[in-house]
Parts: sequence; C-alpha cells; structure tokens
Amino acid sequence: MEDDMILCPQDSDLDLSFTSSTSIATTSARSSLARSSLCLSFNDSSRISSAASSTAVPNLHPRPHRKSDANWSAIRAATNLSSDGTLHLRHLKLVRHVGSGNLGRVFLCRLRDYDHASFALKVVDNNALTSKKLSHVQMEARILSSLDHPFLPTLYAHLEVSHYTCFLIDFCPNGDLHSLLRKQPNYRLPIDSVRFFAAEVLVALEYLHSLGIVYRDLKPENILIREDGHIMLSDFDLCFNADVVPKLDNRIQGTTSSSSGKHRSRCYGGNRRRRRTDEEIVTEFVAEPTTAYSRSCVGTHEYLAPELITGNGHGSGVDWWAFGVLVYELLYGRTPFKGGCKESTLRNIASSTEVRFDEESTRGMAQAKDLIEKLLVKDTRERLGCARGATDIKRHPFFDGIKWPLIRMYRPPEVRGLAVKKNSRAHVSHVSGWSSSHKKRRWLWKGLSCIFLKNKGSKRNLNSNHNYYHYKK
Ligand SMILES: Nc1ncnc2c1ncn2[C@@H]1O[C@H](COP(=O)(O)OP(=O)(O)OP(=O)(O)O)[C@@H](O)[C@H]1O
Repeated sequence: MEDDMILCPQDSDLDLSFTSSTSIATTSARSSLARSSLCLSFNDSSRISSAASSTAVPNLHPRPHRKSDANWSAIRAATNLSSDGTLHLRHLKLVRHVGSGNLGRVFLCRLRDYDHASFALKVVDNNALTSKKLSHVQMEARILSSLDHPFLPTLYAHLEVSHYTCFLIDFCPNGDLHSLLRKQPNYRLPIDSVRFFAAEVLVALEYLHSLGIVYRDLKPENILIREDGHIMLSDFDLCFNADVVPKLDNRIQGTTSSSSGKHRSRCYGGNRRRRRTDEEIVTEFVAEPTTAYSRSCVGTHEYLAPELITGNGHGSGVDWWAFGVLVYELLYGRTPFKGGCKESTLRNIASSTEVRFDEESTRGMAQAKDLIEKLLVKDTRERLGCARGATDIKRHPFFDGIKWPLIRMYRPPEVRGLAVKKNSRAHVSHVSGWSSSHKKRRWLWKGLSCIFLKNKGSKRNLNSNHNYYHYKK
C-alpha cells in the first residue's frame, strides 16, 4: 500500500499533484472548527509568474542542540549514498496526507531506506500563490532555518524543486492542541495540563523573541504535539523580524528563606538590616525585541491584540496578548472576546476594558485569572511581558514550582485523547517535582539537582530564567 504513495523517485520526473491521488488518506486534517489566519493586504491579487524554479538550496546541517537527534543520523545515513551527499526528494516516500493550510499541504513521510525515522514534508506550490503569500513562504523558510529549540521544528531539508518549495521538519503524530481541546469535557483542560502547555509555549516564544522574531499567530491550532507529548510551535509565515539586544538584568528579589549568608546583598540606607537578610540579587537574561514595529494586520481574529486591530503599529507585545488569550481558551474552552461573527469579535477586543470570567468556573483558578488579567491589558506599557519579555511572565505565581531549565524533562500530563509514547528518557513530574518511584529516574534527578543546587541555599536559581545559555543567536 505504501508503495502506491511513493513520491516519484527522480526529481526530474516530479509530479506533486497530490490532490488527484485517491490513495492518500487525510487522517488528521485540521478540524473544520479551526480558525484561519487573517492577513490584510492592499495588493493581494497579482499572481506569481509560473517560471519554474530549480534553485538548489544547500542541505542543512545539524544545529548544535539537535546534533544527536536520531532523525539527523537517519538523514546522514540516507545521504551518504547520494552522489552529491545531499538529500533529494527521491530519498523520501510519502506515507499519508496529514493536513492542508493556507500555503500548502503537509505529508507524513519516511526516508526510503531508513524506515524508522518519520518526518513531515510541507509542500507549497509556488504557482498557486500570490506574491504576498510567496513572501510568507520565504519568511517561513528564513525562520525555520534559524531555529534550534526542542519546542520548535527542526528544518532537516529545504528543497526547491520545479515550482514546489518543500520543507522537511519533525512530524508530530499527536495532532494540535486545538483538536486535543475538542476532545475534553466542555473543551476545557485541567489546570495542571494548562500550566504544562502554557509553560512550554512560553519558553518557545521566549526563544523566538530572543532571536528578534515576533510570532503573531499564536493559537491552539499552531501548537502541535510531538510523539513524546511535548509541544512544537508551528507555522511561521506571519512572523516578522526585529532587532533585539539581549542583556543580563539584575533584579532585587525578596526571599522568605532566612539568609544563608551566600546571597549577595545590597544595602540601602534605612532598610539596610532588613534588606541584608530578606533580599537577594537575581541575574536574569532578558531578550525582548522592545523596538519591534510592524503595521500589517495579521493573525487570527480571536487572538488579535487591540493594537493590531487599530492598525497604529504593534510590536512583540501582540504575542503576550495572544498568550493570555491562549491560557484563557485552554482553561475555559472559549476565547474571551468571541462574538457572533468575526466583526463583532474585533469590536469586542477593541472596546473591551477588562476581561470577563465566568465566576462559577473560576474557582481555584485565582492565579491563572490574575495572569490572564495581567496579559490582556490594552495598554502595552502595562501589559505583562512587554518590557522584559518571558522573564517576567515566568515569575508569575501561576508558574510557581516550574523548574524552567528542566522543562523538557517534565512528564507530559495525562489528558484524554493524548497518546504519549513511553520512552526511556527520564521525566520529571511537573506537578510534584518528582517522578514515580523508578530508581533510575531518581538517580538522574539527583544528579541534575546536584548540578543545579551546587550552591547550597541557591534554590532560587531553579525558578529563575537560567536556561538562557541554551540560546544561540
Ligand atoms: N510537523 C507536522 N506534523 C504533523 N502535522 C503537521 C505538521 N505541520 C503541519 N501539520 C498539519 O498540517 C496542516 C497544515 O499545516 P500548516 O498549518 O503548517 O500549513 P499552512 O499552509 O502554513 O497553514 P496556515 O493556514 O495555518 O498558514 C495542519 O492541520 C497541521 O496540523
């Protein structure tokens, strides 16, 4: 059966007319309830010329943090036999169609000779795109090629063949968060699951912002779930790039623990004694593109920030607004400003002075409610995250207890409809901070604790933003 779906073996015989192939089953196409992205443009009608591109894009190399990824090893093995040592379409076989979007279609595919590695192949027919959409594809290619993060896709290959652009990225067999939400009672996830997914999204956004990338299309539909239950943010066609100047900020933090004498303290006049014992200086990585500026109105209606709607220009704060809408939707099963139609949704966002909660379903969610209220603030100068990015959001009490540097080791929540592949990798429970009684896991956890808690009394570091050394520009 699979052989029927094989992509033509020679690139020169290329025929990517997938829609005509009835043997390709669409198994997880985006649900009809998924919300499409909006992109207002004043010059959207000119079609791109049909001249076929034959540009060879050099194959990509493993990025520092994904070097040991099994997918890279499979690609290396497959391309060893290639005369030019690069990956071609003939190395791939399509398994099935997984979904279609604005720009193209996505297929599950495997390497022809190395069946154990699965990939997603996003295929864009450049001839079917307007010049505006083509610029989005180019933006997506640029962004994908710069990413190196566990919660973002790895671009294994970028192929330009005839009039098709193909991106080979990680395959996420667990679908997207929007579909997962539809499987929950009242479309609502339990609060611990919301904390888990929100924390991972926050870390992914932090990384993007640290590269100067403003995402602009945050919504559950674009949050894919990997085989191991962790997230992968997708769809970068609406991003824009800005300058960012990363810096290390010192912040004075109150502490409830008694001073161990190891905290560096600052002394200020009259408060000298109290400050010596109750305060410490925390050094934090801050890389928020605060000068980012764009005027194009893009995004998804229910997730648009007010400044996007008014069209007076916006910056990275639109992602923090959308993050607030996301947390709200995961908790309450609907977005906070949704109206009867798209226009009324936009009116609600533009005219709202505060976000409303259904008091009945807010019980036990005081911290989540507080976080949402601080994110869904119209004035960007007051909105949480706009000044110092994710660093400030991570410190909100809703995320208390999350050990940010260990987040990718957390065991994903058990949620209805989410089949997480058990693997040998140790997982830390994000709820209790401890995994099950498995000794091996405990040993690993102990080892990690030793590294992170080397300094007795420096437990604070685990909640600080200390994962910045993972980021490379
Ligand atoms: N890596 C992946 N693994 C599994 N499914 C994927 C992957 N990437 C995309 N999909 C699915 O394929 C469909 C279309 O993908 P995608 O959203 O990237 O296309 P698009 O043309 O950029 O869409 P959009 O309209 O959102 O801009 C979606 O249903 C998505 O869930």
